[in-house]
Amino acid sequence: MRIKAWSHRGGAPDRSRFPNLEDFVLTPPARLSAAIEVLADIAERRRPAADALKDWGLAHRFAGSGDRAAIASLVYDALRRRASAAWVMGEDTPRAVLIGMLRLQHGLAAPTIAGLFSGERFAPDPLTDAERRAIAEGSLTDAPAHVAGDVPDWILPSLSHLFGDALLDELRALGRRAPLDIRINTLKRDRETALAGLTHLAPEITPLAPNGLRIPLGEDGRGPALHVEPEFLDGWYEIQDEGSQLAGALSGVRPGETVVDLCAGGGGKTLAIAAMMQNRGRLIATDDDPRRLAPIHDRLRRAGAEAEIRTPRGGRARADVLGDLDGTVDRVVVDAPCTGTGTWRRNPDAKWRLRLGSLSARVADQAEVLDRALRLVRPGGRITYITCSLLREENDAAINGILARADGALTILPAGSVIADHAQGLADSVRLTEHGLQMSPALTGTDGFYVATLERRG
Ligand SMILES: C[S@@+](CC[C@H](N)C(=O)[O-])C[C@H]1O[C@@H](n2cnc3c(N)ncnc32)[C@H](O)[C@@H]1O
Repeated sequence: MRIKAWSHRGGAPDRSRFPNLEDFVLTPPARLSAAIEVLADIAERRRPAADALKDWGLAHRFAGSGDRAAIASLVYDALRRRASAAWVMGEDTPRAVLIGMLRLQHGLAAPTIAGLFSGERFAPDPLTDAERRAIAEGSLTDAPAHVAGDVPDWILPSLSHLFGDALLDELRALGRRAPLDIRINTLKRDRETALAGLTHLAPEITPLAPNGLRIPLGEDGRGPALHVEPEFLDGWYEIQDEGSQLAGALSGVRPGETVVDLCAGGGGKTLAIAAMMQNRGRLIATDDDPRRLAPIHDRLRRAGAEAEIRTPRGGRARADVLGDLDGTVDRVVVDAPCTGTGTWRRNPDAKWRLRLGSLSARVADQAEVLDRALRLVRPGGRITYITCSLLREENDAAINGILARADGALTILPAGSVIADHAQGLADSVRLTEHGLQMSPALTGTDGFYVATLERRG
């Protein structure tokens, strides 16, 4: 069903005559119809949720930002609970998944859902008898773990290996909405000053990261538009998950060092590292993909942060932009390309698009970047290997690979001592693995970052 009209007296308004557009918000049932339409588009065309939502917005320009945010929240919540909602409803159509999600994730009872699915005007069709029965009686008691935990079945063995008895609690936490965290840029403000200057956002101090603040979200799970806030534009802070902040802190970089950020992307870690270095020393940032590096220049400028950006040029035949640094670098930060399984709270559609083939491709990329880091690091220098993945294949197994290939040139620094030196807040809550540490939504309340530290023998 396409939404063509308004909750306000029928036809579409002439916006210039109605400055108060709040009068024209879609009704909750109309938003549900829109969410079903977007979910169908995602399923039929196998496309990312963000693209489908954007297209819906373009095709329904009358919808205001509040409508679009609410529809996006419904869509993302439905994707978070896709498998369990379908199980409870006994079918996996977009409509069934949305209804099941309203019951499981939003805790709505059958009469409330029936009131929304009234079939009137722009509301979805009324509930069938089978749907009413499923809402009232459907249960996850007999559901297999991958269904109850809303993850693809093939990934379960790797997650079970990591989480053991805590598997279901962890998967449930991975299915909830993520908080909105910012990292205060200590090149401009300390956390206390920033806290006092940002009271209009009602921030709270993050439990673990030393420079983090958490901004409360609205009912629909959306936060304020921080990127237009004057303090943001003035470089006081960056939006960064607490886990990502902690991963940066665990690199333990110090002012005066020579540091390479090998997979800098848009620069999230680069900015954090520049602040840790207090702009003293040499920070070189690069990425295999020049397009990903593009935003870094503006971000550095806004933050008052200094880094040398080396952009690869010349397509496949391009030269190594770091050749002059081989064997000289104090710290190499490898924020490796990965499946992103640790960020499924934020990107719930990514979990249903992940294939075994893309895991294999990321594992190959990880070996490549670790090999490059090994050539860069000086004797006595360190490599900090970071992923936002929960999969052993991309974490401890990648470290086993580089240890073997380095043939005795690298040793592992025990994660416990790295935590004690650089992120004491993590000591009581984080999971230690064979070679590193693993954060997770249930245990540390963060995205699922993995960090391991390697040292080159002198
Ligand atoms: C996890 S993202 C980096 C995120 C970024 N550090 C941040 O904090 O915003 C991983 C990056 O690795 C890059 N990458 C993939 N293969 C690479 C390679 N062989 N060498 C360098 N970078 C690579 C990708 O382009 C991607 O930008």
